[in-house]
Formats: sequence, C-alpha cells, structure tokens
Amino acid sequence: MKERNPWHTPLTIIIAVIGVIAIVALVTIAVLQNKPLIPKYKYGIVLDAGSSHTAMYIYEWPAEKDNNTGRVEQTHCCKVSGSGISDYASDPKLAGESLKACMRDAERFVPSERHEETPLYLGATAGMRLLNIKDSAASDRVFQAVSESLQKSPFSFQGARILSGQEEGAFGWVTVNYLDDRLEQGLETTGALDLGGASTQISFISDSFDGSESPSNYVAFRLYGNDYNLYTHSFLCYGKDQALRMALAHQTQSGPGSIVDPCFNNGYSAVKNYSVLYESPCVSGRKPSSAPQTFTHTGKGNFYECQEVVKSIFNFTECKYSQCSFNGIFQPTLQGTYGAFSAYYFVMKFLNLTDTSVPLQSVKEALARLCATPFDTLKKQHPEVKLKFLNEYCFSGTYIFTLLTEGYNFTSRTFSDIKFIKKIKGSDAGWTLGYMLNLTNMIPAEAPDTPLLPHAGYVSVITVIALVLFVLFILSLRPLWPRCSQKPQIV
Ligand SMILES: Nc1nc2c(ncn2[C@@H]2O[C@H](COP(=O)(O)OP(=O)(O)OP(=O)(O)O)[C@@H](O)[C@H]2O)c(=O)[nH]1
Repeated sequence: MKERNPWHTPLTIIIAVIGVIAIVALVTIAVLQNKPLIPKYKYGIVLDAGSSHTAMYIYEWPAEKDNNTGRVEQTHCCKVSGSGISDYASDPKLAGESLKACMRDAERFVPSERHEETPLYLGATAGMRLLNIKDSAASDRVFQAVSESLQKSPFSFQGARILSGQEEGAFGWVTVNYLDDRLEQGLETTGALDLGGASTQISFISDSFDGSESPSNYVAFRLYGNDYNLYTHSFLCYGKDQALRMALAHQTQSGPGSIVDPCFNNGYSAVKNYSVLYESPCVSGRKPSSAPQTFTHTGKGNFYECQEVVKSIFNFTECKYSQCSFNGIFQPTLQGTYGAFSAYYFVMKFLNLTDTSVPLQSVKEALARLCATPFDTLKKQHPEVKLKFLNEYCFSGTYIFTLLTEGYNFTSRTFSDIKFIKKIKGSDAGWTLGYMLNLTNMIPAEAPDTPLLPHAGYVSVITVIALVLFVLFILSLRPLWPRCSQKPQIV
C-alpha cells in the first residue's frame, strides 16, 4: 500500500500552480513593459565650414528619448578634402562639389529609413565672415552653391549660414560642458578656448561677470534648471593663420624684398606673393604703398624675438573697462578650468606640451628649443608631419603662448587650469554639437523628471515584492494545509 503525500491535495496543487503562473506573468510583464526598446537612433548632421577646411559631424541619440533626456554622441566625422568654402569665392560651384564625398559618407552612416527626417545644418565661421566683409556678393554666391549641393542630399537640409563669433564661442562652451555632463548635473562649468584658422574664442563663467560692464560679451543660458551668465568673445583675425598674416604684415610694412623671420626655423625659405599676403581684410589696410611682387621669407628661429613680433599684433594698452584682455576688449577675471581645443590642441600636442602641470618657464624653454632647431633637423625628426604644419610650429607655439599669457592673462598659477583636448568621450570639442543641441531643442531649460528607480532596480523590486506576496499568500492558506500529525491515509 502506498502512503499518500499530504501536499498532494487538489487544492494545494491548484494554488501552487496559480501562484507560479502569477509570479512568472508578473515578472515577465515587468521586464517587457519597462525594458528599453531595441536601440533605435535618430541622427543630426552638422557641417563646420571653417576658414581652413570643412568637416562633417554625424550625431546620434536614442530615438525614444529625443525629448531631452537621451545622450547625444558623435558617431562619425568626415574631413572634406581641399580648403575651406571661403577659398572658392572665384569658383563657388566647386565649394558645393567639395562637399559631395562627405555627404555620400553620411548616406552610408545614417540608416536609409532615417535619411528624410535627419536635419542637416551648415555653419560657416571666420573664413566666411572675412569673405563677407571683403566681398559680400561672393559670399552669397558661395552659400548659394553649397545650399544647392546640400539640397540634393536625401537629408532634411535646414540651411547654411554664418555663425556670429558670439555663437561660435557660446556653442563651443555648451559642447564642452554637455559632453562632460556638467550641465545636466549642475556642476561647476569649464571654460572653452577655441583657436581656429581665422578667429579665436574665449568663453567662461566668472562670478564677477553679470553682463552689465560689457553686454556684447554676455550670453544668458538657462539649462536643466540652472542659469548661466556666460562671458564670450571671438577675436576675428586672431586665428592661427590670420595671426601669422598679421605678423608677416608687421615685418613687411616697408615693402622689403626679403625678411628674416624669428618665428620660422633657420633653414626655412620660401618666396611669397605680396598681393596674396595682403588680400585678407585682417591686413589689407596695411599693404605697403610700394613693394615688389614677391618677397623672400627666410627663418632665423629665435623664440624671444618671435615673441616680440607676435606681441606687435596685439594692442595691450587701450582699455576703457575695469579690465581687458587685448585690443580694448573687456574680460572678467579668469575663473575655473578651461578646455582648449582645435589648433591649441594640434600645436601643443606636436610640441609635447599638453601637460600643463609643467611650469610656464619650461614651456618657454621648450618653445625656445623648438624655434632654435634648424629646419632640416626638424624635418628629419618629424618625417611624418605635413610640411605646411611643420613650417609654422615655431610661430604657432609662440603665438599660443603669448595669446594665453599676455592676451588672456593666464599666469604660472592659472596655466595649469587649462587642459588641451581634442575629444571628450569620443566626440570632438568644437561648436558643432552645441549648435545642433540648440537647434533641435535637445537641452531643456528645466531639469527633466527622472524615474524613481533605474530599470534594473525597478525589475528587482517588482520580483522581490512578487515573491514576498506569494509566500504570504501560501502562509495565509495555512488553515487548509494538511496536518502532519494526521495519520497517513491508507489507500
Ligand atoms: N598642426 C596641425 N594643424 C592643423 C591640423 N588640422 C588643422 N590644423 C590647423 O589648425 C587651425 C585651426 O583649424 P580648425 O579648427 O579646423 O579651424 P577652422 O574651422 O578652419 O577656422 P575658423 O573658421 O577660424 O574657426 C588651422 O590653421 C588649420 O590649418 C593638424 O592636424 N595639425
């Protein structure tokens, strides 16, 4: 005869089965209901039409979070070959054509089902600002040509325009702080130092600045529930390439047939054209009245003399405010840390000077050594570096050093607050991301509501509660449990 298991009553079996089914259903619903959907992304494309070249950036963010909570990241960058669009003034069609290879790239990187809805922006900076000053009709023709070319792309072209210097500075600041998660978390912000080819920007928050002393340098932001009084200034003509033009103009004021330049290494020699040098509005007013067609530009490589030449392109005396950087431009007291990008990074990386914990004196000595190196030796030491960059590192390094210390007033104490950066968490530092975040309303003025628990926490809590409920349910049925003391039934 078999002894009957007291648990094998129909009632307990039914209760157990229902309980298990209920738990499985509850947990499954919790997991599926709140699980992030299979990642689907949205995209935005920004073309940075700079003075020296154009670059295309593709950004992506989770599609289900586009109302302000998803993180935007750069997924691809394409460098347009050739020069900046402002250099196509005499043949604008070529400016449009130059963008085609990168636009084909974009068609591959953005999934085709997203093409039509993906916004495409072109923002032009100091190269086009200068062309617009020099010849606004030519600038219009270039925009016409690039717009026609971009309209043919499958993306949603939102227009091509010149950014003001203020926008360029402010959006660079937004990018750096967004990528560092400083805005969303309401942390102390980082200043932004951007050195382009034709202009340079400085942007930072200073407690002493509320915009009243110099309203033209003031940008107010309300981001994620915090207010920011941003100081920003863009110095047109003080990008690396135009600054070099101004330094050369200073040395060729009298129209000589040759100059010996301390900012170029000994052994460097090139024949340059006066009309090409003086064609930029940054120097055109200073063209010598009588000069030969060309001049021979040779180097003698002396950092200290070069610094004197570089200083000559700044006006340090004029200032109608309580304090100025240079050229009579107001600048509040420097505060906090700074991210320095674009040419700051390229040059300081080459010079092995991105570590700002070294004393300023050591930076000076490194520059003095570089400038004193004969050009042939430099070429042998760096066969991989493009000559057009190698030629200019003595000038560029000296210019950056002078701009930061004499121009913006960084001292041996505050120099270490600067970090030379190219990318932050995989995205390039620059104005483009901030520009797109602004135009797509991706940064809310107020902090968005966040769920009480993250997804994993939510599922765990639901599971634990379900188990507790099940155990309580079973315990509540205790009166129905078969008694152990009961005599086993004989069947
Ligand atoms: N040494 C070095 N210089 C570079 C490199 N790439 C670009 N540059 C130079 O760095 C400077 C700044 O470049 P960008 O940041 O692209 O500036 P841009 O957008 O053309 O100029 P703006 O219109 O003034 O903003 C220019 O003088 C470029 O020629 C590089 O890889 N190495």
